[in-house]
Amino acid sequence: MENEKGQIQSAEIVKTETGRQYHVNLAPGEVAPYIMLCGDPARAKRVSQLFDEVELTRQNREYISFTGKYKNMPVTVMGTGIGCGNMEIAVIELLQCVDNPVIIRVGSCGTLQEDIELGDLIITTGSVRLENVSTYFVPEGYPALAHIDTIWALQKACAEQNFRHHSGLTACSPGFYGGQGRHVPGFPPRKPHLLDELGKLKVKNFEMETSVLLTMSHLGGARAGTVCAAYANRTKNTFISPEDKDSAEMNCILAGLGALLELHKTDQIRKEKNNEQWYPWLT
Ligand SMILES: O=P(O)(O)O[C@H]1O[C@H](CO)[C@@H](O)[C@H]1O
Ligand SMILES: O=c1cc[nH]c(=O)[nH]1
Repeated sequence: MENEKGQIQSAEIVKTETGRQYHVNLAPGEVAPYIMLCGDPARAKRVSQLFDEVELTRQNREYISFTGKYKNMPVTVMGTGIGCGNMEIAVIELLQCVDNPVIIRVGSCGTLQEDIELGDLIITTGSVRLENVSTYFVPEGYPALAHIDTIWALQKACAEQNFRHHSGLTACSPGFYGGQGRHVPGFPPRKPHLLDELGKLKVKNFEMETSVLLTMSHLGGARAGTVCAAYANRTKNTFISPEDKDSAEMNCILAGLGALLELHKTDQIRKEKNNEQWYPWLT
């Protein structure tokens, strides 16, 4: 069906009357190939304040994005809001605007391991798909893996900046309360042993978007990874203080930006050498 401007309207890939993606309000040419995602829109703004320059700002609903340069790297940061439904929309619509980007999620989480301190960073190597959004694209048993480039780059960025960090499995939950086995009076979780069970299975943390980010990115040709700051320690029933939260968030942002810079450099070397199989960790 054509609208008054002669544009074809589709109910499959929905666009605004200005030709932008329906929810994220962005079009091809408006998204950089190095992307940072975070749940909290205020965090996206905080990231953009570290940029050398911001060329484009867009907002629609909870999706806010800033595109510009960070240390000469073209970068977009987007706040996605909370949850897997939001992440599904973010990844699909971003991938209508840019081909084969690197996407790093910079988030917060609750840790399931006693030895992980509040404020420590956790780099996801793979994600337990507790949610069901990804099941509409891939079958049960299909792995949600972080791209090896992002794991390596995040580990390097954390090590170089002396951030206490851990690498391992992340459980991606469909909720903050029941989905993470929280006991709130009046709302007993149906899976009260989830925390113990996943902890014994050596899962490091709970958050709410990563398995969708990783599966959808894998399908769509993006290299994706996640780093989260531990705001809660669920085994000790502790939660981070506001001051520590502020510095943990900044460390997480700097780890994510450092990793994106590292991958920007890696991609340039691969291009110069015309060799996609040049691995920085082998040099
Ligand atoms: O801090 P963000 O990136 O929002 O991440 C975590 O925090 C939110 C819950 O408080 C969820 O989105 C969870 O994944
Ligand atoms: O416990 C927590 C803390 C932050 N984000 C989560 O998803 N869970």
